[in-house]
Amino acid sequence: MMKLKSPPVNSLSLELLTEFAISLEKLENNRACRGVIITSSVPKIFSSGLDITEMCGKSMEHYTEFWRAVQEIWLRVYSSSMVTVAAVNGSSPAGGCLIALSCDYRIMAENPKFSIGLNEAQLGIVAPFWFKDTFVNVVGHRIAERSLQLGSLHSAPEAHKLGLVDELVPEEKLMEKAAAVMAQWLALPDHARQLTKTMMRKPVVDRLVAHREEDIKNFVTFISKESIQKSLRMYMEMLKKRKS
Ligand SMILES: CCCC/C=C/CC(=O)SCCNC(=O)CCNC(=O)[C@H](O)C(C)(C)COP(=O)(O)OP(=O)(O)OC[C@H]1O[C@@H](n2cnc3c(N)ncnc32)[C@H](O)[C@@H]1OP(=O)(O)O
Repeated sequence: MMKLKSPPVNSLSLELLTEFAISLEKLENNRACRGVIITSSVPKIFSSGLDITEMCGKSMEHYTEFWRAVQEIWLRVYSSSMVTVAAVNGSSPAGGCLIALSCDYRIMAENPKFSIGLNEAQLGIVAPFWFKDTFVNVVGHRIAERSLQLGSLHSAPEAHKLGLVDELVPEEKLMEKAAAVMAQWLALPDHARQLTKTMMRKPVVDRLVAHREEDIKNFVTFISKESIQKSLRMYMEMLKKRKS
C-alpha cells in the first residue's frame, strides 16, 4: 500500500512527486510486489492536485523540473506493470484525480462532500492532452468533454454515475474493499493481464513519450504568461478567503 502523506492537503509538490516516483520504482523492481493500493493518510483529502505554489512566481528552470516530475509520475502509474487500485478516501481535484484515473480501478468513499474531477478550467488553465486522454479512456469522450470544459468537480455519487469511479463504499469499508478488489485482480496470471494493460494504454503513453520535451516547453511557456500567473494567484487568494 502507498499512502500519500503531505498535510494539510497532499498537494503534489516537486518533493512529494519525487518521493512518490522513487517509491513506485522500488515496488516496480520488486518481483514479489504484484499490486499496490494508492490512498491517503490525510483525513478527507486524497490529494488536492498539483501544488499551485510550484507553478507560481518561479523560474523557467523550476517549471521545467516540476513538469518533468508530473509527467514522470503519470508515466509510472499509468504504465505500471502492477495492479493499481486507488482507494479514494477524500476529495481529489485535478492532479489528484489524474493519479486516481491512472490506476486500474477506483473505489471511493461514499461521502457526498468528497469531490473528484479535472477542474483545471476553473483555475484558468488547460489540462494537457495526456490528462484529457486518460480521462476520455475512463469515462468516454462526451462526458470528458463536458466535464473538462466546465472544470467540473463531481460529488462521489455523481462520479460513480459517470463512471469516473468504479465503486462507492462506506468510508469504514474502503480499505477492506480495496484489498478484496486487489485479490480478485491478482488471481489472474500476471503476464496476460500486463500485456492486455499495455495493449490498452500504450497509444496514450507513447504519445507523451514521443512529445515529452515539446509538452514541457508548452507548459513552461503557458504557465509563465502573466495572465496565467494572475489567474493562479487569484485562485490561491480565493482558497485562502474561503477559509477565513
Ligand atoms: C498547462 C497547465 C496544466 C496544469 C495542471 C494542473 C493540475 C492541478 O492539479 S492544479 C491544482 C488544482 N487543485 C485545486 O483546485 C484544489 C484546490 N484546493 C481545494 O479545493 C481545497 O484546498 C481542498 C478541497 C483540497 C481541501 O479543502 P480544505 O478546506 O480542507 O483545505 P483548505 O483550507 O482549502 O486548504 C488548506 C491549505 O492548503 C492550500 N492548498 C490547497 N490546495 C492547494 C494546492 N493544490 N496547491 C497549493 N496549496 C493548496 C490552501 O491554500 C490552504 O493554505 P493556507 O493554510 O496557507 O491558507
